[in-house]
Amino acid sequence: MCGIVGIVGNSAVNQSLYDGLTVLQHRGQDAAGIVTINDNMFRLRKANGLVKDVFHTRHMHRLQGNIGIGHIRYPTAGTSSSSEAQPFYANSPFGIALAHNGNLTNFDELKTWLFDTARRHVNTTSDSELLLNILGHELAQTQALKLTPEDIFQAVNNVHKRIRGAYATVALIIGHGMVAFRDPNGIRPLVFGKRETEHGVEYMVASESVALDACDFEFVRDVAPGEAIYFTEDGKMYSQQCAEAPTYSPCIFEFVYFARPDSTIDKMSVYATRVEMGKKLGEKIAREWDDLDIDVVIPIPETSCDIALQIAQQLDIPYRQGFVKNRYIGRTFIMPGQEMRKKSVRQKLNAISAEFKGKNVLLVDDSVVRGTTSEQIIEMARAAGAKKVYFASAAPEIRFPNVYGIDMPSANELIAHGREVDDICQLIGADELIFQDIEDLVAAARTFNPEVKRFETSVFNGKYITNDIDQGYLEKLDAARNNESKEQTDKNADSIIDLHNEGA
Ligand SMILES: O=P(O)(O)OC[C@H]1O[C@H](OP(=O)(O)OP(=O)(O)O)[C@H](O)[C@@H]1O
Ligand SMILES: NC(=O)CC[C@H](N)C(=O)O
Ligand SMILES: [Mg+2]
Repeated sequence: MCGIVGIVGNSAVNQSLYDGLTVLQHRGQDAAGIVTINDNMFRLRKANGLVKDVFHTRHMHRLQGNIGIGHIRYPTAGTSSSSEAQPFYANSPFGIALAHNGNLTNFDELKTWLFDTARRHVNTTSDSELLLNILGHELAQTQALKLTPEDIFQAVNNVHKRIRGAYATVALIIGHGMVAFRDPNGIRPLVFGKRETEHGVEYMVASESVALDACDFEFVRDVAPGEAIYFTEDGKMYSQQCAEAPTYSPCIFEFVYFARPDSTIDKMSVYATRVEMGKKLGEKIAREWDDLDIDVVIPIPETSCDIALQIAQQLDIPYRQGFVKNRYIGRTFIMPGQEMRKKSVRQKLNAISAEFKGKNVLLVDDSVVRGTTSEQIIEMARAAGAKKVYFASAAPEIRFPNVYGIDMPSANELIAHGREVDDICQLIGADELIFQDIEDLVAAARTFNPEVKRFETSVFNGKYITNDIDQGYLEKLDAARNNESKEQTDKNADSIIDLHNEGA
């Protein structure tokens, strides 16, 4: 998952973009970047690392201008090289910079078409650079020297026709302004807000509403699936539906894990959804495990805390924070390699023995993906003296790869792939294991917005809503991005000719 922000303001936007990216850091820890426009010139800083490490004072000084976009990256295509950090830049037409959250599924076809037919070259293996060039190609179709809002909406309409997959996107066009759009299924989130200043209104778009809060922008609404919003440099706003058959199908995993609890996505509060997930899982535990003697409910920090508290209340059993989280270690699931993820669990979490000694504990996590966390945490609970260790996952079994912006490319790396609950229970070393039902997970989110009829749930049921994913595609993806090949590609990534030099 990545995070994107964009601001059209009346004064310097660099600090607000930085602040917005900082509160979206949970969506990607690999790279960060900001582009602003000053005197019709792009100003860029991007590099691998966390927001706080990428932008030093000298870079902030460089990022002059009242309009800009930013990105934090969690790679799902290409390599982790700094040359694939975003935003990306293309010089034609006008000069465009683009930031993207999501993943395109017709990458190969697009790359061939772009070079052979549109005569545009991309210099990296990033799908986002393809998206930028396709937007550029479509914007170039009108020969006008100044693009009208209609020209921009027509270009986005054509982009929707060419590309498939998930994309929440924000782009700057020199001499014009900022355009933001969301794929026709609305898989990835995108919101916009405004703030009144003495010099007029300012606009901000962001992956999550928390970024608006942090920058003092008032939430206006979600960008609709398929919709494009165009903000001119001088503060006018235009919006239009640019897709032929848009349908709301937001990614359910945003609610399970990715998004911050204080965000609201498509009118559904992430926090309230997690509490509801806890309620439903608590009911299932009460139904199916009425003979189990649980002494205490313990969350696996951090994402599962709200869920576990609700389960404890539901079961009328004490809730205890038996694991202490090291606040200086980031999220482990979105780390780039399995070795690093494995090591980080121990560095990140430590047990308080008193909460485990001689007790039957129920450990709660939001999800079990590769099993990296659950396996080690159960071992830690036993080492701390637990009598029995029961384990509950607030998401169902994750059995299928993700192709829409979550880096789970390989079915074989998923602990639940091809396995039933008993086998998984044995593998992670629990005494008993229970998963949320998919119907309950969907119902938990829909409680807060029944208008959303469908969610993107492919990791649980293998149904890919863009209808373009077959076994052949998944096999190719697996071969290209499983742990081993990713390590290899990343090792070679430094030798990529970097046109966008990281600089100092
Ligand atoms: O089965 P796995 O492959 O281990 O993945 C699942 C775990 O990873 C995530 O935690 P993470 O440490 O990334 O972040 P958090 O602190 O927000 O819970 C998630 O919350 C689970 O705990
Ligand atoms: N997680 C994401 O949204 C990734 C965006 C893009 N596919 C990349 O790899 O850079
Ligand atoms: Mg976790």
